[in-house]
Amino acid sequence: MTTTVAVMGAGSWGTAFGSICADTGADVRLWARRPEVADTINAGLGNPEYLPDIGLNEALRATADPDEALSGADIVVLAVPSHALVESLAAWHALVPRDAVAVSLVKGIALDTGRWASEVIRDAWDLPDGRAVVASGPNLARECAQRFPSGTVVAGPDEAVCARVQAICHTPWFRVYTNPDRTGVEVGGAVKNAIALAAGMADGMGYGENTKAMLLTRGLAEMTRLGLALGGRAMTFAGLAGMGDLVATCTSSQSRNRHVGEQLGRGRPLQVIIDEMNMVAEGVKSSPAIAGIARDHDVEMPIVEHVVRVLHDGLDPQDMAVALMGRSPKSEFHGMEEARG
Ligand SMILES: NC(=O)C1=CN([C@@H]2O[C@H](COP(=O)(O)OP(=O)(O)OC[C@H]3O[C@@H](n4cnc5c(N)ncnc54)[C@H](OP(=O)(O)O)[C@@H]3O)[C@@H](O)[C@H]2O)C=CC1
Ligand SMILES: O=C(CO)COP(=O)(O)O
Repeated sequence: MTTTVAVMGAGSWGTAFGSICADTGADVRLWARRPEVADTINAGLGNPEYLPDIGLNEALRATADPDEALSGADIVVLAVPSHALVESLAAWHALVPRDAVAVSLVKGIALDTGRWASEVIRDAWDLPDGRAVVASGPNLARECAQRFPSGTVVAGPDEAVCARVQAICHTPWFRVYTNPDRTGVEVGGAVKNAIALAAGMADGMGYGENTKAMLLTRGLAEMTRLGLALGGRAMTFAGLAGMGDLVATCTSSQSRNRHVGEQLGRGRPLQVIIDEMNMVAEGVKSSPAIAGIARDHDVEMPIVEHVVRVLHDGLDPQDMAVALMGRSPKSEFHGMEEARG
């Protein structure tokens, strides 16, 4: 039987993910906030604003009517930025079929609540815990839409539900793995954005590959410490949603978070950089929330803390580098054994 999938959000990743699901033969309805975006997709012209010059699966249907998108959906995919999640969930609650599975593509924290997206979705829609899953990995939307070989992780506590979601997005060019560690996967997706901001700053200041490698690896240590403290599994951070996404995001010229960091590293003001962009860089808003959660759990995240100070307290990226390098010497896996409890 054909699975009906509603993808709520027609930005770069929602559109690319919807096209991937259509590649598996699923019946996909993509919800776009603006009717003209839906019309352009339905006319076979793709989504030029977010994925210029990319052809989408022609079976992908778009609509600006949330009722039309959600009606009869077996699986509902949330692909709006984290700052819009709470209000969107509330607006769509009455339209969501009772037995639907929800999949979060959101790599951030619902800012209104300071909670992870899967928890917010589960509670807003009164779902059993196992029916709120997340999909996350090194998935630069443009490359996935181009059908370049990529991999992702579908994570949730109910293996059968994860397998259902895997079935609607696993293709010969998009490999989907399952993982029971939803917390770890969600921590990975959010923290890598903050680290990508730092990696971009290093690029913008003209530092080299050693600096990038150190930031990425010490960023992984911060992600792992926080994830373990919140109940995640160590292996998750060595996987696609941890190390994999850190590598993709910290090194790619396509990453919005790395781009913002690079511009900050060149001395440009944050608001000017953001005003020039038509897409979301989740780390700008979620970094303070991540730092807050870390403090609440006594987890040290010096890179994330300094990123927050650059973004929101006017710290100069050059001074961030001096401050991070000037910290007292440590053992490499400091804080990880303790975090595991
Ligand atoms: N892009 C990527 O490569 C990847 C992104 N992600 C994650 O996916 C999530 C979605 O990001 P992405 O697709 O990249 O975002 P984009 O910035 O590309 O697009 C944002 C989308 O959300 C819509 N939107 C913006 N504000 C609101 C609002 N208040 N209410 C409803 N809809 C709104 C936009 O509509 P409009 O066009 O009308 O403004 C647009 O369709 C993020 O959490 C991101 O981190 C995960 C993996 C890869
Ligand atoms: O999550 C992503 C790649 O996996 C996209 O990263 P950016 O949001 O920084 O573009």
